[in-house]
Amino acid sequence: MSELVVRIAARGDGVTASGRHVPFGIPGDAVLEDGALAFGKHHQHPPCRHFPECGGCQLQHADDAAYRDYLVSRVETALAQHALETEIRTPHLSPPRSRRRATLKALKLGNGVAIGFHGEKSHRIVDMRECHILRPELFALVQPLRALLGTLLKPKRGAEVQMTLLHQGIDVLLRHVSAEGLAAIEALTGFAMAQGLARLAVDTGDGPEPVYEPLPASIRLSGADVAFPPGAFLQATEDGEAALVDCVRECVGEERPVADLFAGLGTFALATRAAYAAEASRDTAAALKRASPATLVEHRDLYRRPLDTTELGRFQAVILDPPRAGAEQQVAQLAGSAVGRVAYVSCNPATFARDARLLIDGGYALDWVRPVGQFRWSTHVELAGSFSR
Ligand SMILES: C[S@@+](CC[C@H](N)C(=O)[O-])C[C@H]1O[C@@H](n2cnc3c(N)ncnc32)[C@H](O)[C@@H]1O
Repeated sequence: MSELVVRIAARGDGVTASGRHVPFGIPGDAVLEDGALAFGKHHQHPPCRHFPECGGCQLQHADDAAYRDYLVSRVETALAQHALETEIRTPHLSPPRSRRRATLKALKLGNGVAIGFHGEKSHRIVDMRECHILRPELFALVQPLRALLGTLLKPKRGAEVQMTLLHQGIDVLLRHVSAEGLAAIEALTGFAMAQGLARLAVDTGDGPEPVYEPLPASIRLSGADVAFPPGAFLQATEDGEAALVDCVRECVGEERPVADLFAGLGTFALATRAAYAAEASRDTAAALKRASPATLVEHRDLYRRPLDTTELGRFQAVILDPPRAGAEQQVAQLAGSAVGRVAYVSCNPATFARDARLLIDGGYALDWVRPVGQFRWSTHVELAGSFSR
């Protein structure tokens, strides 16, 4: 008797109705008696030669319909753990080759430099010869980076390469690379000029130091030019950012004034003309302040010092976009506030569901959630949720 795969588990395995985990199983695939998989109509040929060794993608064998269903089920499962249900909208899916930021690992070996993502469940670097998720401009830098790091790294030494596509071009931040000595500086600036980079910065442990930046590096957010500090946060794809902004705008509606918490460079503050924004990174908060003089921007750690109910009382709507740990302390204050709308953007369905439970216990309704697949083919799920009272 064969068994059908009915869902994909959080970590990417297929799961049958009897609960059996099947590596690389996609709903519709059949597990035959000898354990082999008979592919169903949603099982696609993985486009990249590095799949499944590369840890950048776990689900290239799922077609778009199966991948969308997976994103929905991740959100449903997380909500169900807190006895919550809501309308889950059709997920937004970023197209292939749209990722505009990535952090790659590099290692100098006997025969050259390996650069790529870590392997799936391993620390081995998968030397990237093609990539179906990175923007072509970022991938085009991989081979020149091999040559540069070949001259800068000592044998068996590793480095990290953070690349972000900005308004002026690519911003590269190299970690664990020494910029000591004339030869190293010349190699770095020569590379940056030859590649037409927006900026090249090096971090040897004391924070990023730009070694090349012909014009101030910036990003355009909702039409505003915002200075981009080296290593700052940016939504992973441009279309993903637009989808999240649409969700936030819909949730907030005409309600004003708005507060944007965990504001970063102001992706949502600028889109909603927020009256107030809070952000823990000093450089990031300063950049937003310069770009949006009408917004009161506070450099503030919201884990240690969340806005209390009195402070929240000044706003009709609040936007939250915390790191993976969620925003439990801030949400506990919101639950006791009179704020009418809460737009919650999350990169972790589990902490989102935990925080949603607190808001609902405080009298909010969770009106809808939209998953956003910015990290196409990965098990990483982003979402926007709309709460009202
Ligand atoms: C997921 S990013 C979102 C940024 C922004 N909303 C955007 O979409 O570009 C989370 C932001 O929260 C900031 N952050 C992290 N911990 C924080 C804390 N304890 N208090 C305030 N902000 C924090 C980070 O620096 C980062 O800018």
